Amino acid sequence: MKLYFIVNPSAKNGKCKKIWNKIERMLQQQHICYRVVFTQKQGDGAKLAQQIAEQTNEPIAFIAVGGDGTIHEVMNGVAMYSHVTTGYMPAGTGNDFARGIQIPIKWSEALSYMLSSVKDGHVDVYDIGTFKGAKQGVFVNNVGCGFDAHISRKVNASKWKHILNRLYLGKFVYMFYLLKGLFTYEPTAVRVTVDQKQYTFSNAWLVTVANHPYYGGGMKIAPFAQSNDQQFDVIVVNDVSRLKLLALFVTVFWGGHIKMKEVHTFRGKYIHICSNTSLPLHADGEQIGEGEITISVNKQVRVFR
Ligand SMILES: Nc1ncnc2c1ncn2[C@@H]1O[C@H](COP(=O)(O)OP(=O)(O)OP(=O)(O)O)[C@@H](O)[C@H]1O
Repeated sequence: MKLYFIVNPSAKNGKCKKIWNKIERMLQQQHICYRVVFTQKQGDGAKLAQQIAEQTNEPIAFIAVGGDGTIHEVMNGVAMYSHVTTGYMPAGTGNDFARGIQIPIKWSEALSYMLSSVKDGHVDVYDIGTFKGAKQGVFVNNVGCGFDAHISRKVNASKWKHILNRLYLGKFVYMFYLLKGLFTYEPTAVRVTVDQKQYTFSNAWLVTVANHPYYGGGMKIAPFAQSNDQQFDVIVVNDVSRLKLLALFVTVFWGGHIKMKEVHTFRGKYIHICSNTSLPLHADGEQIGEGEITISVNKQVRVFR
């Protein structure tokens, strides 16, 4: 099986390039035969992976090296090809996909794990979802509407982000917009349809559709979600005071928020979310525009585990 690494050198504020150099040394020491391609800008992960997959019908292994945005892109490039199996080396900021497929978060441990999975052909099936809205594609972790998408949009548009990222202080930009959003974001009425049942929320802060428990770098937003049950968990935070929302952002680290009366959970295969206002949206932390969105369980893909 041909082994390709698709590396996003900019992930983890540029540290991924250094991690890759170490990975490469280990691959060479172990005489592993591989090819590597580097992404140069947003969108390259999908394009490069698809171009390589289209060149052959022979089995190929792609290992995405980077963060959740990188595996999101690679999966968008190759999810439709049955001769492709995908793996992941966590070298980004959040790395929730690694938690989702239960592989080590530390890159050196993840490398040994991935290499033995590729060698032994240890493959599992994994649900992925399709989203259709202002943009369309597939996601591996979650799709979010509302407050969280608003914060990540603000962070990405911030001129401070690149400066502070270079100083390894990127988290402060996120904290700043999170706190600002807690006091300024206006919750909105949303209608959520889960497998033909309709629910209305008058003051929704966020709606998250999750394929596995983890979100935002280890928060357990959907503690009971399973990535191979052909269903998604839907979490709605509605009618919560700003102070309690702050508490929610603490309890979510161990999944305790689920007990709050303001947190509503559902499970289903087909989810439609709409609002009278333009809800900001993200898929796996990548901006996918705003407005209404339809999400469905797409199919199962093969991943190295
Ligand atoms: N060479 C590049 N230069 C700048 N951006 C890139 C490059 N290659 C890919 N990208 C974009 O970088 C973004 C962030 O990548 P990724 O999500 O993998 O890292 P991260 O944000 O550090 O990690 P995480 O999403 O796990 O928090 C993605 O939107 C991706 O499209």
